[in-house]
Amino acid sequence: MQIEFYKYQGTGNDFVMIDNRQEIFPKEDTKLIARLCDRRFGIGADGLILLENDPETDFKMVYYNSDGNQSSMCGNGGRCLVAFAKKLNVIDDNTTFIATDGLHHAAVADNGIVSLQMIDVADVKITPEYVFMNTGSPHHIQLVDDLEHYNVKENGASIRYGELYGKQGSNINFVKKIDETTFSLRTYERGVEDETLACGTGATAVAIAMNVLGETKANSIDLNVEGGKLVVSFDKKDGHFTNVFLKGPAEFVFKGTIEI
Ligand SMILES: N[C@@H](CCC[C@H](N)C(=O)O)C(=O)O
Repeated sequence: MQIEFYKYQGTGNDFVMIDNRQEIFPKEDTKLIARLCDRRFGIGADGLILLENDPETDFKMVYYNSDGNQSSMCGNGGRCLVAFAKKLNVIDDNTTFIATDGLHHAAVADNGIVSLQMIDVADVKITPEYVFMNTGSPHHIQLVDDLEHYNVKENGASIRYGELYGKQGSNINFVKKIDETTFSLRTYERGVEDETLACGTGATAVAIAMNVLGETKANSIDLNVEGGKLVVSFDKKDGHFTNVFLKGPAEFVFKGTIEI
């Protein structure tokens, strides 16, 4: 069978998008999803996302990591899916959709920048070495010296598979402060099992962590990721983070058909 796919990327975090409103895609076929995401034997991507019908919202997001397993929320994938929904004329410029972590509101600006509301965050674990929180996906955040030369893959894998996070694992973010409102980060992604060029839930977690640690007082934070720039903004009251928005580019790359 041939299926049509669309390739998108948001700050270099790239995704295979499939319109599954007719329920044609074999969603339980983990090996197939891993093959479609494979950069040598398939299309190549950090993840695969199905756009499906939802009775109460504009559409449903079903996200798989490049290892073929369905996973928790993907912030950049969510932003790219909004751009894809607009391309398919499923939505106009504003939308509400459902994902694994609940409802998301999003807006597409005239310049193609997609702003996505993320879940509220109240539980933040702070230790002298690291911060941990769930922003739709689990994130470990730690400040490091010399981020440019840091071995993200080796150190990320050792924390992800170490005793802290057990079988479930976590995404691992390494951070450097640039100035009062700007931070650089590099992320080891669970399910990709490598560094990716960007991670949206990771950027969100880093912005909140830097505020909680007192590294910034700002509530709109610029994040330099390997594949570009993201902005995270929020409201904070009594340690609760609400109106959390992840903003950045979400771009169509190419479309094609593939035999599955
Ligand atoms: N790239 C994503 C995160 C995707 C989920 C993650 N790999 C996991 O399984 O926890 C993002 O942009 O948030």
